[in-house]
Amino acid sequence: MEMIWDWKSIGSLLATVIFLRSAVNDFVPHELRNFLRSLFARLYSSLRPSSTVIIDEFEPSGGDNELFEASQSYLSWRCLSSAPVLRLCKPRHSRTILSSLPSAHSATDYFNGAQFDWVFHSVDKPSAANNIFARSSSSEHRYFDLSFHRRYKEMVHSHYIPFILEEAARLKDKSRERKLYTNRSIASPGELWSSVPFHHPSTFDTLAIDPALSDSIRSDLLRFSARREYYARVGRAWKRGYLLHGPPGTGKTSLIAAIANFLEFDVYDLELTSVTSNSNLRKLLISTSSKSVIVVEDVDCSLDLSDRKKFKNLIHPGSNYGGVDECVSPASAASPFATVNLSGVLNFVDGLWSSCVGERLMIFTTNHPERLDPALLRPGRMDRKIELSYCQPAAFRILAQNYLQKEIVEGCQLEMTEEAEGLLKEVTMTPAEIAEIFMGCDGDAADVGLKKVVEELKRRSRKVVQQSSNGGELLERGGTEDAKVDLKGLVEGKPL
Ligand SMILES: Nc1ncnc2c1ncn2[C@@H]1O[C@H](COP(=O)(O)OP(=O)(O)OP(=O)(O)O)[C@@H](O)[C@H]1O
Repeated sequence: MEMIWDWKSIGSLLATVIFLRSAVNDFVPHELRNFLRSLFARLYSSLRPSSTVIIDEFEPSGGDNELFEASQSYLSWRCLSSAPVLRLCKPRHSRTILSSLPSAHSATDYFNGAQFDWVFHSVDKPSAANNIFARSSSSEHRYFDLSFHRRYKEMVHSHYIPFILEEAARLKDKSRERKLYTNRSIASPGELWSSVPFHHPSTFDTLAIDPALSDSIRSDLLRFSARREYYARVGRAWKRGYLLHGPPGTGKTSLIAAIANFLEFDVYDLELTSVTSNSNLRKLLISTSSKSVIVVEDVDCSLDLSDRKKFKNLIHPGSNYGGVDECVSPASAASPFATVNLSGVLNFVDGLWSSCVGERLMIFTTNHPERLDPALLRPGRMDRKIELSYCQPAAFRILAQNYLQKEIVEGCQLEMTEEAEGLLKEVTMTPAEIAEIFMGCDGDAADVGLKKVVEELKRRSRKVVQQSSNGGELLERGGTEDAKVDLKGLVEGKPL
């Protein structure tokens, strides 16, 4: 019998459905209806071959959903190359181009032989007060649909999702772009730091310092960065202070860059004379991020952080190392408007840290350690005092190998290399001075570079002999008489 559908029969069918629906609502108990509903849902999902997981941008309480962020970076790396439509963006100052899915577009991923289909959605949020996403400031509700065959449900929860989280964390570590923050050229008064990407090529491999010192600094840094629980357990802020001291051109700045590259930390270059009050100093420090190195270069020249007792009656300011970058007097070098003082600096080194979560390394540099107040140098503030001195034979070998060719330095020119190393035991030359000579003689001219360094060392050696035969002091090592200023106590790890 042929069934004929006309408007009349459709109308009576609808009327029957409405009647049955209201009859069920009126006569079937609420519990039974719920039971039937879940029975139908289960039946429907067992007939459907695929399952879907929804990953929202925010968790119901309004906080960020880390899985959403992880999914974004995972997809960006893993399967967006297969997506038919892509959205690309390069954030300002970033080297990386970020790719993402436009709304309602999909990408496919394969994991352990299973296929996973990802669809990104971005829909306008309803403004209803009971909207669970209302706490987030965005006006969009963004989420991923992850669909897969239902037989992979277990795999998704126990393997695929953990894999996405792990990969995203790995990618984050890899792509973390270090920044150099400075308060030297603040663009607007509201801005505390201006930042640029940090690309300094110095590493522990390029640094010409005593290999034992290099190893000990590296292991100290690794130990420090792995001790989050330890610092929490003993109730100390997770920070460490280094004082780098030595003559100009011995690699203090290069060491800071090598440390930042080694730890993959951002660098905050703090110019104390641009800070107008102790409370501004505190604000600046509170606004630094974790995993950062906060640097105060030439601290003795920035402000009067001098040893209050020692300098009370000392007329001759002097220098331990001599050198060219003399600052007449620490106090007079400070800006007339600067009101940051020693107590502000000490408070910032001690006090602020408790309000910051995450590890921070604080590095002060100076050519005049004897000018600093012992309070600043005590362990707990400056945990390590590292002296970078004139080029020693072992450091010379590293420098020569880096700038010239290893085969030349340790091969046909070994004799000249050893001659230079022998001379460096008697006279001084900074790594910067030697590097400058090498810079002009790289490649084939390596032997010329070595020859020039040997000649310069011999010239200095003759000068020393001449001076001592004239009855003068041996001035070359240390540069000036002030080299005799007592530095005992400034050995590593001990306060002055
Ligand atoms: N130990 C070193 N290893 C490798 N290169 C070095 C070393 N010391 C100095 N140099 C070279 O000399 C240049 C100046 O060094 P750097 O700025 O690190 O010295 P500094 O001790 O910080 O000097 P200053 O006290 O004048 O700031 C660097 O660009 C680097 O090329």
